[in-house]
Amino acid sequence: MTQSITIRRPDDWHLHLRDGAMLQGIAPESARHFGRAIIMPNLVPPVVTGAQASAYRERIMAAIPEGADFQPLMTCYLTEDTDASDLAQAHADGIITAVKLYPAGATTNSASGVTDFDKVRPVLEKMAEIGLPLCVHGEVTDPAIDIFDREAVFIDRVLDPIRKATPALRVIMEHITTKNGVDYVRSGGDNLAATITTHHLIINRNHILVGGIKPHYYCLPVAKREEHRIALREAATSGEASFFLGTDSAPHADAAKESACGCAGCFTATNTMSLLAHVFEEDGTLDKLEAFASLNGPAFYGLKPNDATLTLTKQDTPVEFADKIDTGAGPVTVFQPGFPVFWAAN
Ligand SMILES: NC(=O)N[C@@H](CC(=O)O)C(=O)O
Ligand SMILES: [Zn+2]
Ligand SMILES: [Zn+2]
Repeated sequence: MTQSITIRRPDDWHLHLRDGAMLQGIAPESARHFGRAIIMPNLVPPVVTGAQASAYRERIMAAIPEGADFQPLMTCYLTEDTDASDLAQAHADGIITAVKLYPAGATTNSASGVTDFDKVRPVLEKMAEIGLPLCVHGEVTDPAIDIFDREAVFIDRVLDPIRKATPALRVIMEHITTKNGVDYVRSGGDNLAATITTHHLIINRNHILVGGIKPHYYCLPVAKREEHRIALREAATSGEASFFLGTDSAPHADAAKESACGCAGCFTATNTMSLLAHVFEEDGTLDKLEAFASLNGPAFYGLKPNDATLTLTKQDTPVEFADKIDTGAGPVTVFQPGFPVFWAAN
């Protein structure tokens, strides 16, 4: 008997669409299965103002195939010079859905991020007052802190103090990679949630490093030990309201990944829903996939789930995905999980 599951059309609560030729090439990959996505603002230069977010939204809409059921939800990149009244106006006008905090230097294109967190306190207070959520890349940049500890230390040093100072601020810890992150979100009450990526449910740090370095598995925060992957799997498949899908699909042209100093980012937009069906089936939790991919995210953001649906069907033979997406900015390698996947999405 054919196994299949129909869920509300999913959303991606953390997505990099880039700009120009890369945007043109990869936007259709997300528009195929997802209804909405939170669009990360780490362009060069970053999307800082409401006007820039509005202009970027237009460029994205122009790259979405005709007739696709896809809505970009825009964000502004928080800097130490961000104007709180500009954000409030962009929020009131329906231009932005959230604001993104990057610690300066933590990840790809984060040089304009925040160094002194006290400097953004008035902006965070305004956001709390008007109900504008903060998405956080949760890693410290202190060179003395080991890269595998940077998320856990960020929670203690930066995130917890911010949340204690501004308890009404709604915060999404983006792409959590540790049991520490899972535990912190569980203890954080209704104003705290986390996105979890597809790839962090599948790989641990051995996948990156054992048997030769695998640049296409390198992303930030970097995948951790197996015990952390297990904790993320358990959180994602639990159905709990505070955990939802943010793929962090982050395309870089192959030349920039397969390099002596390779960029961070895994590109999963193409096969995420098939991979998630595999993961949730493996854990005996297919009935929780809709909560993770389609219900918990909109609920946290105060939005309705999508009306449309997506059906995932288990096939007798493995689904064949493109190895690469050809873009005008060069080929982008699609994340390969390292095992056959039988779930087709349509
Ligand atoms: N996740 C990554 O490894 N890379 C992201 C940035 C980010 O989300 O931190 C990118 O923009 O390439
Ligand atoms: Zn990030
Ligand atoms: Zn990201």
